[in-house]
Amino acid sequence: MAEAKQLSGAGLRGQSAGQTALCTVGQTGAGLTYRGYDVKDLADNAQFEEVAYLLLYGKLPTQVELDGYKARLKSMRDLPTALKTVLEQIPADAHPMDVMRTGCSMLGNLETEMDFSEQHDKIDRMLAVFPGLINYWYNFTHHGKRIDVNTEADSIAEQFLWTLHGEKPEPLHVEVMHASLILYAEHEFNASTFTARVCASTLSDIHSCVTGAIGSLRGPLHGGANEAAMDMIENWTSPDQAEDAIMGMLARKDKIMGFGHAIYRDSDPRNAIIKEWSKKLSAQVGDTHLYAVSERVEAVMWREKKLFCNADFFHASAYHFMGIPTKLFTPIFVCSRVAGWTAHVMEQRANNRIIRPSADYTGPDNLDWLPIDQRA
Ligand SMILES: CC(=O)SCCNC(=O)CCNC(=O)[C@H](O)C(C)(C)COP(=O)(O)OP(=O)(O)OC[C@H]1O[C@@H](n2cnc3c(N)ncnc32)[C@H](O)[C@@H]1OP(=O)(O)O
Ligand SMILES: O=C([O-])CC(=O)C(=O)O
Repeated sequence: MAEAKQLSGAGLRGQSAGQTALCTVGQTGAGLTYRGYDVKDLADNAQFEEVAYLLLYGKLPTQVELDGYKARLKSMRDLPTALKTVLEQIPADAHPMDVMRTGCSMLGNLETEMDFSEQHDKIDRMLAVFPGLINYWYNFTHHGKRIDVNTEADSIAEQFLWTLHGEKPEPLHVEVMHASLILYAEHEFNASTFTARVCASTLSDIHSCVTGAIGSLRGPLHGGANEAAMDMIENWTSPDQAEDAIMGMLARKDKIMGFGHAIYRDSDPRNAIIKEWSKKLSAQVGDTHLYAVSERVEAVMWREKKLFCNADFFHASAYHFMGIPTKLFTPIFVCSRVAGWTAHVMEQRANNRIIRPSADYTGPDNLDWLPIDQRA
């Protein structure tokens, strides 16, 4: 059994910042569990809604509960007119994560959480509405189309692809999306979830917690890495070309996006799962080089640096093979992680103390006051 990574130093690494019953990350060096279930079992067998239910309601649903939950989410998909109006004002060259952030915040203005007893309703609404929200903006600004988000899609996975492409997606793609959403759903005290918990600890509302978390996820050191990985690998048309380029980047000490992890030591358990899906999709679309390029980058990074792919790296090619524009990669992460974020918000609220650490002061002391006309 692999050992857990030795953690210390800056970035609060290795320090416990609270308790959670939702998730373990890297306890045996590589494992990931949601409420005690191995993520591989969940990704291989479950639909995303089952996992969201597990995180948010504390147990796996029965068939009746799952059917009811999916029907409830389906009934909550519509976009308020005022939200559509706001989305239509956001320019086409805006970053879609900024659109998600504004969309979530606007929803909070229109459907404010007045009391914590409303938290489940507000959370389910965000889960239901986010795929249509981003794809409404995308289709309006990129194709001049006002899409109807009230599709016949059976799931959030299907809803994302349907509202993006304007037609019922093929079953393989829906299956991949379920797995992808499950893999991204929850990850203990990562930066965006911690952001949500800090916000929750002030007893703020749920939309503020999620809006802040979206901002944290946007960065390339966190969720934005899937887009950054795609921007990188699409430059290369052969594995040899990729290897040369990676060697050059490593020599220049560039960060290679989609590699490394703050907690895992030897591997990220999500990688093998999404990599397998990427391979299947590569064969399905008749890809000539992108999967091979990705595999070579993985091999070179391990050979040269003992750095492994995190969840983001093979998500890049997998999403690309499904015809998803690169700039929508990180918003898909939002559509999934909103389950984890909000489960953490509820957990924080249930046993709250305001999160307020201390700092080691490194500035000057005992300075004398200088009137403004004497300052240099
Ligand atoms: C879903 C997710 O959010 S997963 C993370 C997505 N982010 C990325 O893929 C961005 C690229 N990766 C990284 O920047 C980092 O690996 C992080 C942010 C994920 C983790 O950061 P840390 O915990 O500080 O990494 P760690 O302590 O393991 O780094 C050890 C060394 O490896 C280097 N390293 C880590 N990742 C990379 C990388 N992707 N490329 C090149 N070098 C790297 C670090 O610079 C560090 O070198 P140093 O000791 O000379 O400074
Ligand atoms: O845990 C982390 O630091 C980042 C990560 O992989 C995630 O949030 O999925």
